Amino acid sequence: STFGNNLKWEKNSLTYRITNYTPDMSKEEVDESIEKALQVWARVTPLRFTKIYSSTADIMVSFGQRAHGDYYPFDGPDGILAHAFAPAPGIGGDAHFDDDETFTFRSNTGYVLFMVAAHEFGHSLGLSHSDDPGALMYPIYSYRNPETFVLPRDDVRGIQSLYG
Ligand SMILES: O=C1CC=C(NS(=O)(=O)c2ccc(-c3ccccc3)cc2)CC1=O
Ligand SMILES: [Ca+2]
Ligand SMILES: [Zn+2]
Ligand SMILES: [Zn+2]
Repeated sequence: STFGNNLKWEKNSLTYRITNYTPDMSKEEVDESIEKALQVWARVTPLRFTKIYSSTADIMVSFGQRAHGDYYPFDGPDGILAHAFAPAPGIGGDAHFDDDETFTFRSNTGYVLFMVAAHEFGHSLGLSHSDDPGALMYPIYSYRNPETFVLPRDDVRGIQSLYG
């Protein structure tokens, strides 16, 4: 499937760029949520992420509504929250967030951007969904405190099978 077909990046140094922002949170809160979500994966792999502010990054991060430039239009409030593309040139690795959702920084009302982004970046790195309900890559959103979040063992096993 588009959201995870065991492709992987053939390099450990990846770039990312946040191309636009949601009005739900401050710019700083979005920056921090995205950075921390990438660190979740960097901590257990040789992967390193560098933020760039112009031209094309490996992982382009954007917020959009309904039709937003690819063949996977979003669906308004609820339903699909975001999607990301498996490692590949061009749109590969990119993560899109449905701006008809309410994303939050820390509170558990609305979807915590850090959590959704950490899940989506799993796809950006080549992971598919897990059937372990405790896994980050489980297909159902669950709130976990970003301050104390530790990547579950199933996800560590998955990412290290690609980039160990
Ligand atoms: O592979 C897919 C296709 C379907 C998706 N559904 S979603 O946007 O509603 C979604 C569901 C759960 C999450 C999630 C799961 C675990 C932790 C955090 C978020 C993120 C997005 C999103 C997704 O990543
Ligand atoms: Ca939606
Ligand atoms: Zn998209
Ligand atoms: Zn997913």
